[in-house]
Amino acid sequence: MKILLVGGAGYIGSHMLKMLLAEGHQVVTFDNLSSGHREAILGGEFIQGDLADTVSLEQAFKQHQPEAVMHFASYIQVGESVKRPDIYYQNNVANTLNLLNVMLKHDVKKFIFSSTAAIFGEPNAVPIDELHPKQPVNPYGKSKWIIEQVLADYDLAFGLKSICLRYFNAAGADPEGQLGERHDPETHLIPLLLQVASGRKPDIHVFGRDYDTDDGTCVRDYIHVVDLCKAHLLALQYLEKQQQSNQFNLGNGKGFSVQEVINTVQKVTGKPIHIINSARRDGDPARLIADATRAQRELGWSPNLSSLETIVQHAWRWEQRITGTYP
Ligand SMILES: NC(=O)c1ccc[n+]([C@@H]2O[C@H](COP(=O)([O-])OP(=O)(O)OC[C@H]3O[C@@H](n4cnc5c(N)ncnc54)[C@H](O)[C@@H]3O)[C@@H](O)[C@H]2O)c1
Ligand SMILES: O=c1ccn([C@@H]2O[C@H](COP(=O)(O)OP(=O)(O)O[C@H]3O[C@H](CO)[C@H](O)[C@H](O)[C@H]3O)[C@@H](O)[C@H]2O)c(=O)[nH]1
Repeated sequence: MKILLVGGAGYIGSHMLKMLLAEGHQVVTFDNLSSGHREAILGGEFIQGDLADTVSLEQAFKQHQPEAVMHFASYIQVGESVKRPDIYYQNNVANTLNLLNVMLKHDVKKFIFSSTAAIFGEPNAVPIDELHPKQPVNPYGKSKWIIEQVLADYDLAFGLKSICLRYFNAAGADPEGQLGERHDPETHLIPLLLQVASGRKPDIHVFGRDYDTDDGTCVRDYIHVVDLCKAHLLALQYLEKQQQSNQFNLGNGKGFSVQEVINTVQKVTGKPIHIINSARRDGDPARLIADATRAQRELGWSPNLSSLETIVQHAWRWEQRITGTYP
């Protein structure tokens, strides 16, 4: 298939590109490199363009005539979204509308959207299935939930078929060591811990030890980036065969506390991690765990790299590569 991969220079998008190329798809990456990296684009064609620029988007559709679009481009930091809702709604909502409207103009009606567990807000109970109420508590989560609702309306009105994939905590790196997470600033727990292990950072702040969990630290469902990308391939097949829209929660269904992640990082790297106990971070739910039964049943998806140790090993190899310390 010919696929337009929007945000393909970023962390998850670049792993997706590698997998799509390996599966024999033709891929055009569209990315403004605001947080992505040119060298993470391992093949296919590349257009450096911004979703705000409809002329450049139009040109991409005219020239390449994609059959489907995968949309990874957005701003992703929860805390920043609270301080700058303007730029979050602009990039995650308005710019996504640009993309959808250009798709309609070119009669492209298959869309895969990177959504998030943040649409559920503070969960009523875990594990969280697709029917759990959507009550996002920050502009980041709200921006994604707005687009999910737009997509439902675009299906009804225009027959645009979409799959919303709600990732829990994306983690890990390319098992072959070519790609990994490289956000600037980095805010995610596992890469930050590995920066401490490699000596790039002196310590890690643990945000809260007074949560109602076994050891008092927050529990998250860490899902390997390669397993997430596999779900996208299955979602493409689903759109082709079923020709209907759907939404899937993607996680391992198993939660690890911040302290358990720290212990695993110490075990995998053999390095001590200096901890500073800090106050809770605003808007962090105590527990986020996915119920991915629907993805298993309807997409035939099951994660293969679900062990936290494997996730940390792959991310550690990447940290060693970028710091030039990989043996
Ligand atoms: N990383 C996670 O744990 C996680 C969890 C849930 C959902 N998601 C979603 O997955 C998607 C990918 O996340 P990521 O961690 O790879 O982020 P990322 O920042 O690494 O990648 C986003 C990419 O989009 C590009 N981009 C942003 N705005 C753009 C614009 N206006 N025009 C063109 N390109 C633009 C950036 O340059 C970057 O390459 C995001 O939509 C995010 O909300 C991520
Ligand atoms: O320096 C740090 C960084 C994180 N944490 C803790 O580690 C856990 C994981 O935090 P991350 O920042 O790695 O991930 P989040 O759970 O906050 O958020 C991620 O998953 C969400 C969905 O669950 C959203 O999609 C969001 O974009 C994505 O970054 C949280 O309890 C957080 O408080 C720390 O203690 N110290």
